[in-house]
Amino acid sequence: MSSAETPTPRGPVDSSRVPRYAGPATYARLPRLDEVGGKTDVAVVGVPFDTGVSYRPGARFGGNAIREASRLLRPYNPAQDASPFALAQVADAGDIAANPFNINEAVETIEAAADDILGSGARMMTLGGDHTIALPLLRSVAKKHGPVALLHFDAHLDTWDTYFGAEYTHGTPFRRAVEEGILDTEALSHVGTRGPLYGKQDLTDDEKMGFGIVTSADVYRRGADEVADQLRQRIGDRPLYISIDIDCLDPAHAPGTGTPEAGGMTSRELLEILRGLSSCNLVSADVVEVAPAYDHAEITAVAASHTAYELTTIMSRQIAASREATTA
Ligand SMILES: N=C(N)NCCCC(=O)O
Ligand SMILES: [Zn+2]
Ligand SMILES: [Zn+2]
Repeated sequence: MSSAETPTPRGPVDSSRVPRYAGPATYARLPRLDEVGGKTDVAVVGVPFDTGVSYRPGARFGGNAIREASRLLRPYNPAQDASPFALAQVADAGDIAANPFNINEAVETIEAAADDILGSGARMMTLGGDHTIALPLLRSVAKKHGPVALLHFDAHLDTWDTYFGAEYTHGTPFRRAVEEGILDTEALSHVGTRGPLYGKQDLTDDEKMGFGIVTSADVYRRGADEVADQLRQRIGDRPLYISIDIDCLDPAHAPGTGTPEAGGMTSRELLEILRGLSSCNLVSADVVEVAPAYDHAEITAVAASHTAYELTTIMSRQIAASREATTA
């Protein structure tokens, strides 16, 4: 598309004219999808689903908590020197209505909805929901791009086999994804891993699937820049999916989550690692496991809203750069 045909993106509500706390919350006060003619470059999508959790429920309310906490985001991101909502159209596409009483049906619904969104040419910035939802999202992404590189920020491996005989849970999405061949096993990384496991075999199994691990202690010892450099080298120019379980952060930085583990990353470390990945080919991403009932003063929801902001900034920069490359 030539630049003459590219419409100017419609940005957030102007907070110097309409107080930021007024009106219903969309992500970052961006327009709804229907307000931009049903077409967008990046679709922010909620998935209010938490039937897959093994401990505290409540992540079904995460997406809306992140939207509420995102009212204070501003349009220019100095850390990536970009105005993400001016470089590309970013819009709030509302929620996917997933059946809370039938996990298998919910997984199908989420995949079909993602097919529609990705089929329209948009990249997805999904707000969970529990981590179960990463599987149908990855299935849909792989239909479009083939097996993708995965960067998984989490206290947990989420490569366990089954819980109570159930295949689709928040502790199992990435084992299913590897089994289904939808991940590029040359470029799989967990970041922020820590805490007790069921046995050493968990790590052996995970390694066999192809995952490399950067623990939260590694991040602390080596620092965000070095970790980002190493991840960037592993990912190269492969299509990349980033899945961020907010429990990758220490409970001090993210108390509002279902399976908290001590000794996690700071929100500063997470944001800095993401900024270090700004040149990666990020095709879609999710931020999951925000459970507002356990949150205090929106600590977790604010961290999640800023996390999604860095991710949408990476996507918008790339959309703008590839547009420029095709019109040059
Ligand atoms: N994906 C998250 N947040 N947690 C997985 C924990 C699974 C377990 O209870 O062993
Ligand atoms: Zn987790
Ligand atoms: Zn997880």
